[in-house]
Amino acid sequence: MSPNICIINFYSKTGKFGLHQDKDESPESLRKGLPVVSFSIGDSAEFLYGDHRDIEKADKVVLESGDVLIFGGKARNIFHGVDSIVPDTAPKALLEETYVKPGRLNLTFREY
Ligand SMILES: O=C(O)CCC(=O)C(=O)O
Ligand SMILES: [Fe+2]
Repeated sequence: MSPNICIINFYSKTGKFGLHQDKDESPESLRKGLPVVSFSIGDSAEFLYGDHRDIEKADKVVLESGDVLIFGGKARNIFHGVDSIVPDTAPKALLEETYVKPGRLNLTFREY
C-alpha cells in the first residue's frame, strides 16, 4: 500500500472514541482491504474492537506508547474505538525529552 492520508487524534486523560468503522476511504481501497496502520504515542489506551457496534460484545486490548496496530484484509471493517485513556502511563522520557502534551496521540495511516 502507499498511504496518502494520516489522521492524528489527541486524547486528553478523559478522551474517548466511540465504536465505529473506518469507511471514509475509496470504495476500491475498502474492497481491497488496504490496512489502517495505527501508531500509539503517550498514555496507554483501552482499545475496543469487535464484529458489532456493541460495547458489551467488544474485546479489549491495551495499546501502549510505541505499539503499532494494523487492521486490514478481513479485519478492515471491524468496529473499534477507545474506551479510556490510562492516565500517567506515557514513558517518562517522552515527556521529559519532547514537547508532547500529557495524553495520547494516535496516528493512523491509510490509502485513500
Ligand atoms: O485512537 C485510536 O487508537 C483509534 C483511532 C481511530 O479509530 C480513528 O482515527 O479512526
Ligand atoms: Fe477508526
